[in-house]
Amino acid sequence: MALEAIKYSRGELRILNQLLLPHLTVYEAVKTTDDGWNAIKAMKVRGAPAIAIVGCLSLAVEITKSEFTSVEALVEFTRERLAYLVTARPTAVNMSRAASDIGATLCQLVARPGATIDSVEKGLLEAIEAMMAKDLSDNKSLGRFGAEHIMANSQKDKAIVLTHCNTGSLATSGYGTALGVVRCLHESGWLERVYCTETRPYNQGSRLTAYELVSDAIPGTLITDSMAAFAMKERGITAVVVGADRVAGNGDTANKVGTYQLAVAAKHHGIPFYVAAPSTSCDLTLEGGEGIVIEERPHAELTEINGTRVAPPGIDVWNPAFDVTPQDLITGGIVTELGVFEPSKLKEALQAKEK
Ligand SMILES: CSC[C@H]1O[C@H](OP(=O)(O)O)[C@H](O)[C@@H]1O
Repeated sequence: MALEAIKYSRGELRILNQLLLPHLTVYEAVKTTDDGWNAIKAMKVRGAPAIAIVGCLSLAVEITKSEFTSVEALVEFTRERLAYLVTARPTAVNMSRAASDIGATLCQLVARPGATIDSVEKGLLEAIEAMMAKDLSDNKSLGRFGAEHIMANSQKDKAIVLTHCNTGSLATSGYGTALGVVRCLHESGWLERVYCTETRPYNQGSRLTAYELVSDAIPGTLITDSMAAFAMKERGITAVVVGADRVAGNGDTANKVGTYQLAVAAKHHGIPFYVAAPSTSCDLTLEGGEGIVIEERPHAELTEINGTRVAPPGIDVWNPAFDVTPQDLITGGIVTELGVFEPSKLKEALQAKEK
């Protein structure tokens, strides 16, 4: 595994500042939910699962360091802080899902006969830590399901994969989602090469995915976003595998901006297009992708590079951090820790899991 994005022990949380990678490896302390919110907003830590993990663990750290005068004060604090953390980056579902799960656990803890501040606090910390640990343990099976599906549906004995953004240890603090599929292909001897797009404007691909590939000695080639369709035409790509920030009930998927055009190009070239996402990134409350809020980020992310202005003052900017790929373009399937599903079958499969 390339790098540990998040280091946690009860009462202490440190995050790897991904804005400084690959040049500097700097861990920063997160002591409060305000620190957590700011780190997520600034994208010091990013990636749907990692956002939820840092957000929730920042709450656990702040609770550990705080004194509460009553159970009601602890409940009010927890609910208000969870609602605040969800506002940092609205597109990925993981933080809002985790907030709702923690809220439900809190209700159960308070309802227990003889509940005290200590018993509720202890139960809350244990639940948050268990939830965050579980979220990391599923990814290996996701990687395996994806790798096996790609090989079972390919005429080639080795895969050449194209991926977008960063979906590895730095996005999940685990094996990775789309990059977990790549890791499993590589470990199984089934990977010829992976092409990673630089993923403007934050450059998750050139700064983070390339870093993970080099660290793990996985054969990778960096391309610009604008080269992707030509690579599909010229470089024998056998599958496109990307991550997800929020998958709607019909399989429409919000992911890093640029994903939609990769899906269109893959369709044109007859290349299977996969979305790799844990079930915690799926939002069955949404019928389709039109309901997904797309975060828009600061103009400076486009007009400046490393603090140097590259675009003339006065030019307008549109900087959506994500786009939505309609389910009919996800031709390979949606890879989860439960298996690979056609988009239309996803909701049924996940509801069966919840029973
Ligand atoms: C495994 S989640 C990775 C997901 O998150 C990325 O967005 P960001 O770097 O802005 O948090 C991108 O959409 C990835 O697919």
